[in-house]
Amino acid sequence: MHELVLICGEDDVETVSDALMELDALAVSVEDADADTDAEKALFGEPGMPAPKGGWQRSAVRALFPSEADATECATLILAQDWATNVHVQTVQQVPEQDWVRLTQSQFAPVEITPEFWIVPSWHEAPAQAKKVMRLDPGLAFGTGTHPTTRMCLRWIAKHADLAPGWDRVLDYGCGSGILAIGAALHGARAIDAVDIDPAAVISTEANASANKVPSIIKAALPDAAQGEYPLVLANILATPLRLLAPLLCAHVAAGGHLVLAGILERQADELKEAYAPWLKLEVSDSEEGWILMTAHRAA
Ligand SMILES: C[S@@+](CC[C@H](N)C(=O)[O-])C[C@H]1O[C@@H](n2cnc3c(N)ncnc32)[C@H](O)[C@@H]1O
Repeated sequence: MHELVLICGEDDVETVSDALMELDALAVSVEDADADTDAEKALFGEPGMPAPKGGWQRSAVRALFPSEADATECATLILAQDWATNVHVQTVQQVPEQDWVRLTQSQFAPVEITPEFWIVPSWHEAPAQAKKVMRLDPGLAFGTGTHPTTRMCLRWIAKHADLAPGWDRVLDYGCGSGILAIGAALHGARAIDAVDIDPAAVISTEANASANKVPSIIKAALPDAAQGEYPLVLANILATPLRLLAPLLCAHVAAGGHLVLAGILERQADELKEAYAPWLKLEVSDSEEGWILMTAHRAA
């Protein structure tokens, strides 16, 4: 295998990446060309949202080719394009054959939610102390347990498992991989509506519910399937959609029920409290890495 590394500005990254794929690169990836130098600039974005800035100042676009001749020919063709005046070749070098599957898998380790409750990829042994284990592999939909917002929701479910006898219906609004729905099912919820605007999330939730042997408890569907009142409503989305969804989500919380919201940054606490105030009193009940969990209880 040979790797061609091209350096370009953020405006050219997409064109360069597309051109490399057109020219039969086996794989293309983009990195910060200034990583670990004084010129490095951080990009911050909320989960599921694009980063505020399109890309790094200087990107290293890496493309894999079967041979050195293929990589060199591709570089020559790209540099000959009229749009490529600011594109430079950094290297064409041999790279060792890798076990790509093993490399990807090694990046996803078991995640501890509480000492007894773990999220474990299918290729890992569950830790000895884990009494409850959710099997979940990275897929197209958000939610592998590695993000603080997901972890806080799961921790809330685990800590409130004594309420599960009352969870005859649970709503997971914005279910992604179905991770919260499965978490609720593993802690004793008896029927869960897991809904998402993304059809890929619905498919992913169905597959993950089956892998965790709870397919009969979880009904995955588009948001219209959320009907009536639920003793537990979970929504890990983002502050802006959560603000807009306030009347809808509050209407789904049964008397005596709980609302659990995540995807909110610390500085967004007040605007969320205000948005929900006509219906429910939100409080901050957990925080991790700048993200907060906000919850409310409707009087019985
Ligand atoms: C941050 S992910 C959370 C996934 C999972 N529940 C978790 O906790 O890891 C947010 C999910 O909400 C979905 N979503 C965003 N806006 C939505 C809306 N207005 N209605 C329903 N789902 C929405 C997205 O498609 C995405 O799957």
